[in-house]
Amino acid sequence: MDELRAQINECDDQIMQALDHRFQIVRQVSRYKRDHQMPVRQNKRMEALVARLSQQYGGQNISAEFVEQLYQVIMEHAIDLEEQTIGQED
Ligand SMILES: O=C(O)C(=O)C[C@]1(C(=O)O)C=C[C@@H](O)C=C1
Repeated sequence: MDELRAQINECDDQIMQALDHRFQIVRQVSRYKRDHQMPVRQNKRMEALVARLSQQYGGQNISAEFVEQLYQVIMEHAIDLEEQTIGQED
């Protein structure tokens, strides 16, 4: 049991490190959007991203609904960060 939980901790560390890295990139995206007068929210991109991930990772453990819910949370946080980043630098 301890070994299995250690493996779960390792997965969680990887998830959080990947998210932290993703949000650092999102901050760079927000600067690009500010400089090119692009809207923060890009609905088509968000739909395409969820479709790609559902297609690629959907299966026994991960449903399309799960991908949608998870990325709803991740992308709303990304949008908040972009708005904050743009707001701070204006
Ligand atoms: O691709 C972008 O334009 C982003 O800003 C990144 C991101 C995302 O988190 O993937 C965030 C907000 C947009 O609505 C679309 C996608």
